Amino acid sequence: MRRKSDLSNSTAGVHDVTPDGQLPTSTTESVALRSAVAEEQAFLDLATARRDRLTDRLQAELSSEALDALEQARQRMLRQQHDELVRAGEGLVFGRLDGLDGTVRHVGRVGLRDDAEGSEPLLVDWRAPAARPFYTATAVDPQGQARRRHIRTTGSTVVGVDDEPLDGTITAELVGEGALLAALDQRRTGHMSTAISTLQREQDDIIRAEATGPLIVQGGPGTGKTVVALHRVAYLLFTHRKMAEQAVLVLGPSPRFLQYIAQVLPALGETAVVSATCDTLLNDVHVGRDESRLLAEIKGRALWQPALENYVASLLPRARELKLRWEGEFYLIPAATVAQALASAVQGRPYHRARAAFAEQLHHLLADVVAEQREALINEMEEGFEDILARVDRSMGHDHHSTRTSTGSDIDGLLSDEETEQLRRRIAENATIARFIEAWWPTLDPATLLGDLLTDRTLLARFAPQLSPEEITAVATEPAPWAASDIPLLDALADLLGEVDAPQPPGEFVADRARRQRGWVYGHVVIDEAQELSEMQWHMVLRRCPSRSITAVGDIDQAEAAHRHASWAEAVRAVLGDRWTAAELTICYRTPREVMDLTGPVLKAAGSQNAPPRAVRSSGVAPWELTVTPAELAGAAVEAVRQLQQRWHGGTVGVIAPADRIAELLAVVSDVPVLTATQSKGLEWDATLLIDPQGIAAEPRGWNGLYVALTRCTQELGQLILTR
Ligand SMILES: Nc1ncnc2c1ncn2[C@@H]1O[C@H](COP(=O)(O)OP(=O)(O)OP(=O)(O)O)[C@@H](O)[C@H]1O
Repeated sequence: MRRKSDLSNSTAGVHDVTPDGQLPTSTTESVALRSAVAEEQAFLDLATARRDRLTDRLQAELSSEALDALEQARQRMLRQQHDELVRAGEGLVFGRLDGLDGTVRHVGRVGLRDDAEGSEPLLVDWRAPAARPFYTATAVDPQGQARRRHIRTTGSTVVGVDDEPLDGTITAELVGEGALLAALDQRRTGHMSTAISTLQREQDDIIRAEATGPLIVQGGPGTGKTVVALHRVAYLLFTHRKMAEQAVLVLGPSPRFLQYIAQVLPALGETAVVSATCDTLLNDVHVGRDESRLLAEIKGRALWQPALENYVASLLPRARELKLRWEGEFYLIPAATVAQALASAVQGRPYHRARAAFAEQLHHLLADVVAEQREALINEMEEGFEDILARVDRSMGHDHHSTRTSTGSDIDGLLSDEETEQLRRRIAENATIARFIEAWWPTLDPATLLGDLLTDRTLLARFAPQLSPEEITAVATEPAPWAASDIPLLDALADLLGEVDAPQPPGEFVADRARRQRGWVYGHVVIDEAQELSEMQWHMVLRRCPSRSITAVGDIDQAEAAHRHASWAEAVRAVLGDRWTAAELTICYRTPREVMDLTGPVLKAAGSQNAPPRAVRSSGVAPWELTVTPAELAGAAVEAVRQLQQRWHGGTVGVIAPADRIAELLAVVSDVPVLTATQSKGLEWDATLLIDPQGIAAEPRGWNGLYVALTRCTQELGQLILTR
């Protein structure tokens, strides 16, 4: 029998094969189990055969000669369906719901229909509404279900089933406890895996929540925030097909973290996703240096948004009389007319877009002025000519009006509409006019502009008057390459300036197109470790998702960034106001109780009023400490890593140390990651070796960092304490 969780008072049927792969024999339970496993094996075989047939059919369609004729969108859809079916091989079927009315529904990685058209689905997709009771039905609210069954498989073999009656005989806080604990106990591979078969009620509620506005999910370490965020993406893309056309942006804290989660969404069949960190969102800008916490905090403040808006507005040309040369003649556009055109061109448009709108108006204005002057000139010439004619006529005794026939624009000087349009077009294509506009309203680039602003104290004082003289000096004396806090400022400027008419090449996949275009508007944005975002980084997110369909997950108690806020309300007030919804995750799935017990005092020392989340399980391994001198540290670390690797063979080990010890440790420990507390955010290993915890606590926001570091292991925690 499997170990029970610390939260459970359930006696749900948990059935398993013995370690040698045999079913237990002789008890009544084993007979029932054998029959349940055999039944589910038969269903799995049926579903697998159906999946194989569908995969083959799609493969044939995709590789047939008819492929060329298939329009691109259909091709993409078929390919996606095909890939999703191929990936669904492992864990195809993982659940079953037996309704009070006798209906049986199997839940799986993808939806499958029977061959007969219009028949009930053979397998219900985990994201479909019909699968919901699998995650949320309880004895109190059974949602029409009599029993929930978790089916555990290895490859194409059913190895166990866990049954939960929903008739009130059992009250369990966890859903599918046996399967959940089995998943949590597994050795870690260094890559996050999907959790569709064991999602818990509070997680499912968030995954399926409305996506119409910002949703902020607070959860302590290991409560499944990342799990929820990624499964929510898969759910939303499945449920709102339109979202897939716009793609979803997933923002994580570090490239290492993105690597760690990289396999989850493809495994769930989702490709319309772009993942990035705030530092890598701009394709052509790279962070070139670390920066002080002081500067990171100053430049993360929301004040920069209006400061940059005013800065760019100050660069717009001022209205004045414009003197334009056209075909050897000078023409004047009066200042009042220019002012009017300028005002209508600017209204809410980015700088370069406003220029394009103004240029279009100017072409019209110039064409009109040229046409008017030409008309006036011809009229003048005509009047002079008529005087002469009249004199000649009089001397000859003729009435000149009766002898002249005047038709068409050539005679009265008026240009037809078509001629005026031709003239406008020639003006619009004229290089001299284009040069004139460029000189008066120059093309600007964000990097030069930001460089100019940040190094000029006068400009800083003018546009960011909230900064103190000391803060202005700190900003103005920063060295050259861009730091992380410059990225949101560059992004804000790029947005205020707008593109200079560069058409983007089409791409096959929506994610490729989205990745290439800075101004891409995403259908949804997911932010992990959102507590680390500065106000300016939040602005960066909103720019990419004006609909505010955003899910932000994080733990305010793990915040280490310089701009750390004490609450979510404080963290997002400047950007979201109070227009956001809160949700909470309360159970820790990762870290065993033995380790979580150590975190209370650390959290308190970090200044938090909160309690750590409740651990769902114990690992049975007591955390240990070893005190060493600085001279012994390297050797002790090597030995501790060796022992942990041996104990957790086939799993993973990670080392976390103060920033100033990393280089020394990397010189001796080479085959496991050696990271600072900040770098370890979001990651986990079977065993963690913490080096010099006091050293970590002494770093800026060090107690928060230590809280992060302590909670990275799934099984064992070892600490090397330094004598000082
Ligand atoms: N319902 C679940 N079923 C199986 N495993 C789960 C479930 N929920 C969480 N886990 C596992 O628990 C661990 C922690 O989850 P996750 O990384 O999402 O937590 P987190 O809240 O983002 O943690 P942190 O903030 O500390 O980085 C992971 O190994 C994850 O796979």
